[in-house]
Amino acid sequence: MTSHPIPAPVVLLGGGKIAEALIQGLLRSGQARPSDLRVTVRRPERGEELRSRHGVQVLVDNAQAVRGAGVVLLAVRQAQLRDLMAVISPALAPGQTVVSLSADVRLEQLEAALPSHVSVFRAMPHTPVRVGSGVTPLTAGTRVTEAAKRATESVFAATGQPLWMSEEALTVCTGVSCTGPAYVFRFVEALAQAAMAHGMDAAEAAELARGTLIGAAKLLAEPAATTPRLIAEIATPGGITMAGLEALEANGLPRVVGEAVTVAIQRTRERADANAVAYSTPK
Ligand SMILES: NC(=O)C1=CN([C@@H]2O[C@H](COP(=O)(O)OP(=O)(O)OC[C@H]3O[C@@H](n4cnc5c(N)ncnc54)[C@H](O)[C@@H]3O)[C@@H](O)[C@H]2O)C=CC1
Ligand SMILES: O=C(O)[C@@H]1CCC=N1
Repeated sequence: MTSHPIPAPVVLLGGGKIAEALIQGLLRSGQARPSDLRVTVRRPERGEELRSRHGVQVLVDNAQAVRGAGVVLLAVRQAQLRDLMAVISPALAPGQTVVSLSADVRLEQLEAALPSHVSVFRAMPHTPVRVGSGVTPLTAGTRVTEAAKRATESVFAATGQPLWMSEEALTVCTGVSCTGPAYVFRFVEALAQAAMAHGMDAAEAAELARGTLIGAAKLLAEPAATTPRLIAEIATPGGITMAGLEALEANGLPRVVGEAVTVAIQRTRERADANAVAYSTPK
C-alpha cells in the first residue's frame, strides 16, 4: 500500500485513551512532529499531562482547534459526540476531512450532523496503534474526496495497517480487532491464573504468561507465518500440547470466543440503533 504524507495538523478532539495511543503512534512513526498534532481536552490537568508527555498542542476550544486542520479525528465518547459536531460544524471549511472513531454512531448520523462540504469517514482503531502495530478498519461516507481518503489513510498507515471496508464489516470489527486486544490480555491473565493454581507465585506466573504471549506474537509476525504451522511446530502428534489443545476444544474455546465477539457486535448495533433514534430527534 502506498503511504501518503500526513496532512498537518492532525487534530484530535477529545484527549482520552485512544487519542493518546494515536498521538504516541504518530510520533513514534517519525511522520508527525509534536507541533503537527493538536488535541483538545475538557480538563486542564489532562491537557497538561498530554502536553508534558508528548509536547503536542493542547486546546480547549474545539471550534478553534479544527481551523486549518489537515485531518480532524473525533475521539470523544458517544454521549459527547453530537454536541461536539454541532460546535465544530460552523468552523469546518469546505474540503476538510472528519474521521469519527466512535464505535457506535453510523455514517448516516455523522453525515447528517456535519456540513455537506466536508468528507466524513469512520475508523475503528485499537490500542496497538500506540506501537505502530494497529490494524485499523476504515469506511468512507457518501461524499468524500480522493484527497480526504488519502489523508485519512495516511494517519492509520503511520500507526500500522489501514483496511478499507464497508460500514457493516467495520461493525463486525468492533467485536473482533477493536475489542480483541482486551480478549487476548484476558487470556494472558487466565494463563497466569492457571499457573498459580499449580503452585506458582503470582509475579512469576504473570511474567511467564506475558512472555509467552509476546514470544508467540513475534513468531506470528514473521513473514509467511501461519497458525497451523506454528501450532504444528509445538504439538507433537499424540503428545502433551495435543492434550492441552484437545481440552481447549472440548471445553468450548471457539464457542466462548465466538460468544464474546457476538455480544460485542450486538452491543455496538444496539447502541448505533439507539443513537440513530436520538439523532433523529431535535435537541
Ligand atoms: N479505547 C479504545 O480502544 C477505542 C475507543 N474508540 C472510540 O473512541 C472514542 C473515545 O474512546 P476512549 O478514548 O476510550 O474514551 P475516553 O473517555 O478515554 O476519552 C474521551 C475523552 O474525550 C474528552 N472529552 C469529552 N468531551 C469533550 C469535549 N467536548 N472537548 C474535548 N474533550 C472532550 C474526555 O474528557 C475524555 O478524555 C469512543 O467513541 C470509542 O468508541 C474506538 C476504538 C478503540
Ligand atoms: O469498549 C468500548 O465501548 C470502546 C469502543 C471499542 C473499544 N472501546
